[in-house]
Amino acid sequence: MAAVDRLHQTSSHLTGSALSRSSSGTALKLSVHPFKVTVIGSGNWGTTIAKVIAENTCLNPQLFVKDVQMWVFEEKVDGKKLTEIINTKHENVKYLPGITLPGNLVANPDLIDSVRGADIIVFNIPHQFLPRIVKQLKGHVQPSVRAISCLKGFEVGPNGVQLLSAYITQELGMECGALSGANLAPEVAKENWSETTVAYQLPSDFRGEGKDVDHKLLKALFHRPYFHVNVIEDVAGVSIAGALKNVVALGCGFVEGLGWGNNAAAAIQRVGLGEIIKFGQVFFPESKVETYYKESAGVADLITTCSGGRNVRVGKYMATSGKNALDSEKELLNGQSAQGIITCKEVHEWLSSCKKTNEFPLFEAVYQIVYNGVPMVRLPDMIEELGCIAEEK
Ligand SMILES: NC(=O)C1=CN([C@@H]2O[C@H](COP(=O)(O)OP(=O)(O)OC[C@H]3O[C@@H](n4cnc5c(N)ncnc54)[C@H](O)[C@@H]3O)[C@@H](O)[C@H]2O)C=CC1
Ligand SMILES: O=C(CO)COP(=O)(O)O
Repeated sequence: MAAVDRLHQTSSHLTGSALSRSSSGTALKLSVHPFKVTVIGSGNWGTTIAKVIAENTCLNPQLFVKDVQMWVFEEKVDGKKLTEIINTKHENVKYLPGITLPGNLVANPDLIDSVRGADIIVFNIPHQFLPRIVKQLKGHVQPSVRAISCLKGFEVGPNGVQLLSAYITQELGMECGALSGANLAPEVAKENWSETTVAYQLPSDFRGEGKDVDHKLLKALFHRPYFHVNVIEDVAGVSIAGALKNVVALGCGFVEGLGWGNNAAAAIQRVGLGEIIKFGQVFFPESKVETYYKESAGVADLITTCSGGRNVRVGKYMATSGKNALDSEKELLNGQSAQGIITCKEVHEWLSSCKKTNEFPLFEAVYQIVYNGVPMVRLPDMIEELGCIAEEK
């Protein structure tokens, strides 16, 4: 049962709310019933974020139910079920090896069971699997549940280009924010200091402080001494920056793999940042330009991803090995996903449908290299040529 339902049922014996201080130091009004949290996803980032959350639910029993459910796409590792390994060894040996997970993080292979009674659902899977997950969840989650998407990508379909948070809201009725930042999962998992941005807009049916998810509660859920959270309202800006920097990182990987050095990589990031901001302004005018330069989700994520993320590694491997994107992903990532490969296709499909590919020459060049075998050495010329065509129009 969601916290709000329990709240309504028990309101007759409420004596008022008390003030509490969360582990992030924020003063919070107590919820009558603690919020129950489920994480959907258990990959490299999914497991890391579940660890962060489980640490906070353990420290803040007045706010959160201690046990955190983590839905795991079940698979066998050395003949054993991954969920059993996680629940006994407290380690995700496949997707986050070497990191001890909190004992209150419970791996669950049953998606519907994992969200039973959840008040907050954190989505954290490679985004190509989202439509199938959402379809299975339909009818099993109340619209009063609140959600945060940690996914990086878009949904392109009959409704045009959609933020994944908006897609979740549309399909499941639940208000959904986004978490994104300069957060390479292995570093966060090792508890090296980093920053992130959480974006959330209070819905029109907001039930009030202590009874519903708000900015203070989200800070209490995600902030750790090693993981500093800034909460804002610009869901679109945070999501766009997170999705598109993966495309730029592939481009960075190409020039690095070609041996062109730091100047070339910086040039790709400069052009990429411009196209990210333009994409936001053209297609999501509600996004704020300042998010791209002020927040961890903006230029900081671009820099870290282009320095050491999976997408840059895949791009570099493609350049040095001559292999295609999917084979490179498979050989390098042991089942993990480089989301830029799918995102550049989604972006191309969307830009083609509105005849704007020339206006985003880097995004288009990355797509042409990944999907149509255009030689990587043509990258600088393509950026210039396409840009000129767009200017002449
Ligand atoms: N890894 C990182 O450093 C970061 C990743 N992200 C984003 O977080 C999202 C999740 O990424 P990761 O957790 O790293 O995933 P991942 O790239 O490690 O992917 C592996 C996950 O996909 C699952 N999977 C495989 N086949 C599936 C299927 N048919 N249905 C459902 N799940 C399936 C696996 O069980 C595993 O949990 C992505 O959008 C990514 O861009 C964001 C910040 C950091
Ligand atoms: O999103 C990320 C860092 O914030 C991770 O990027 P990669 O998927 O390229 O590793």
